[in-house]
Amino acid sequence: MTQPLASVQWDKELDQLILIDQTRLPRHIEYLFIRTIEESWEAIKSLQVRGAPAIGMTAAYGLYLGIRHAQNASRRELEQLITEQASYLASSRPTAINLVWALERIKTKAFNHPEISPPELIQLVLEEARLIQQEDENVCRSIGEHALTLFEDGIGVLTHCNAGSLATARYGTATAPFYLAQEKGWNIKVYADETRPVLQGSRLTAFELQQAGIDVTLICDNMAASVMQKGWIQAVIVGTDRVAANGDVANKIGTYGLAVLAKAHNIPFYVAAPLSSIDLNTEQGADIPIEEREGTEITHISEIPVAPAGIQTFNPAFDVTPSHLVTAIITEKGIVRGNYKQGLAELFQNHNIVELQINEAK
Ligand SMILES: CSC[C@@H](O)[C@@H](O)C(=O)COP(=O)(O)O
Repeated sequence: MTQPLASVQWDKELDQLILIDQTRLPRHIEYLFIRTIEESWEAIKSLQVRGAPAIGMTAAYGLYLGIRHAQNASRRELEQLITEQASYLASSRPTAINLVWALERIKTKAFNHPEISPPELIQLVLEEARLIQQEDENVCRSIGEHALTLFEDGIGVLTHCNAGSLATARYGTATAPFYLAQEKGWNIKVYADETRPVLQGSRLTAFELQQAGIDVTLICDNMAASVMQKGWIQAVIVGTDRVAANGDVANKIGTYGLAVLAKAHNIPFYVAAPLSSIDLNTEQGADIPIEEREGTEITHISEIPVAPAGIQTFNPAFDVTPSHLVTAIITEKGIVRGNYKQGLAELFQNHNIVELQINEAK
C-alpha cells in the first residue's frame, strides 16, 4: 500500500507549514509553504486545505505563525494577541467546529500557564498544534476500528465528499475503516460521490483511495439512488463538520439527500465523528451556521463556464441531516446510537469510555 499523502505537515527546520494544495488535485500534486497567519487563513478559506480536522490543524499552526514574532511582548500583550489572532482564524470558515475547537484548546493551554515567559508561551502554542496533529492520527485509527465492527468483508459502502486521509492527519474519519479493512485483507467495495459542487469525491476521495489500492468506484451524486436500488450498497458512511448536541449532523451538501435515500432503501447511515467535531454548545442542527460560497463554484468547472452568465445561484457548502436519519455516530471513544443527546454528552463526561452500545450497533 502506498503511504497516503500528508495534507498538513510542519517543517521544523524552516519553521513553516506545508500544505498540499487540494484545489489542484488530482492533476497536480503541489505544495504550499505557509509562513504567515494570513496565508493560513487564505488556504482555509479557498479550500486549499479542507476537511474539518485538517482545518483545525492548519488553524492551530496558523495561530503560532501569527504570534511567533511577538518574542518581546509582555505576557498581557501576548495573550491579547493570541485572542485576536484566534478570532481572525476562526472567521475563515464558519461550519467546521474543529477550527474553533483547536483554537480554544490552544488558548486554554496557553492561558493556564501564567508562570511561563512570552517566548516559552509561543513555543507552547506550537507544541500544542503538533500534539493536535499527532493525536488526530490515533483518533482516526480508533474511529476506523469501531467502524469496522459494523462492516463485513465484501460489502459495498458509499461515502460522500472527502472525509479521508487528506482531510485529517491520516486514515480519515469515514475512510478509516477502508484503510483498516485493507490491512486485514478484506475487500470493501467503496463508492465515492460529491461530484458537485466542488468535486471533492472525484478529485480527492477517488484519488486517495485509488492511490492506496482500495477498491473504489466513482459515481455522480445523482446516481446514488440507482446504485442503492441495485443492492450494491450495504452501508453509507460520511464525515462531519459539526454534530449538534442532539445528534443532528452538518456535512458536505448532499449528505442529507443520501441519508433520506439510505432510509428509503433500508441501508444503515453512519457518521464518523471525532470528539473534536461534536459541539455540545450547539443544541440542534438548525443552529449550525451553514457556509454559503461563491456561485462561481457551480457556474464554472475549472474556470470554464457551465451556466449562463449572470444566472442567480444558491450554493450552500453544507446541509444538516436530522439525527433520526442517522443510524449511529462513530467516535474514537465508541459508537453512539439511539438517544444522541444523552450518548454524546456521556462521551465528554467519561473519557475512558471504550465503547457505547457497541454490540447493539452491530
Ligand atoms: C473528516 S472531514 C469531514 C468533513 O469536513 C467533510 O466530510 C466535508 O464535508 C468537507 O467539506 P469541504 O467543503 O470539502 O470542506
